[in-house]
Amino acid sequence: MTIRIACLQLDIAFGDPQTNEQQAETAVQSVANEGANIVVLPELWTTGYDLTRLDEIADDDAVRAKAFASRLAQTYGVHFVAGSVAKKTAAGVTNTMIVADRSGQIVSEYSKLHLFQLMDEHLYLQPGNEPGLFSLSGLPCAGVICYDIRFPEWIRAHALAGAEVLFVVAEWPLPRLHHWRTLLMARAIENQCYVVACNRAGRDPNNVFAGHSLVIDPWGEIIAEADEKPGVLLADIDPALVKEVRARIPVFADRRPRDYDEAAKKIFKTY
Ligand SMILES: NC(=O)CCC(=O)C(=O)O
Repeated sequence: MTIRIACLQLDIAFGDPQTNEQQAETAVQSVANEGANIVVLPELWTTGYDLTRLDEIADDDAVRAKAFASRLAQTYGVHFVAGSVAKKTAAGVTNTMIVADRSGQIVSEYSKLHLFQLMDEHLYLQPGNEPGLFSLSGLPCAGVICYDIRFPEWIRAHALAGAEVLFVVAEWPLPRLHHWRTLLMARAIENQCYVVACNRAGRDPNNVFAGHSLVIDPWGEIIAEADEKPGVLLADIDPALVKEVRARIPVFADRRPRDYDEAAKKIFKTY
């Protein structure tokens, strides 16, 4: 059975949650009409990287984002990987991904673990410390945020826990488009999972963004790729392919974690 994915590659209005909510709702409605089963938004899609104004525009406990995700999921009958938002908590602001299933229930709130210093995240945000696992109609999924894809051990941990589809929400700048495409393909190949990556388009005062949202199958083949402009990327995925690829090259069964540990001990002894 195939599942239709829609990545909403929006050009985000800087520091303007209301405008962003309006354009997101219009886009969700339109892809629902095209038969989308799972809809994905980019990273920090309500505020963009307007980090100096987070006091004013971050979402208290992500209440507003969760209500939005839940309402749209129910109204349009889609599972909704509703990107990430700046979430205000007692311990500071986090960059948090919200996922609602099509009944409107919030099934995941993952806060970005690796903060990206090149875009000043470490000055304004707090890292999360929980995994990004969730399930949509029985399909085991994981969600991570942008810079997280540079940390293969973090993605591997989610694959080892059973994730078959990895959702990546991002604001990835154009100068590193080559890294974006290569890292996403590597994560799909090494973990033998689907990778669904939704980037933003457009520019903000500091960056031009790459777009190029991607859907990659567990064999590492790109099955759909957007260009740099704002738009919607639609792709049909077949979860049965994950089991097929994992059976053909049994990477998970062939892992040697005890040997890795022993070798690591030896290395630390030497140096
Ligand atoms: N928003 C981000 O985490 C950007 C990460 C990035 O650009 C990178 O090169 O890594």
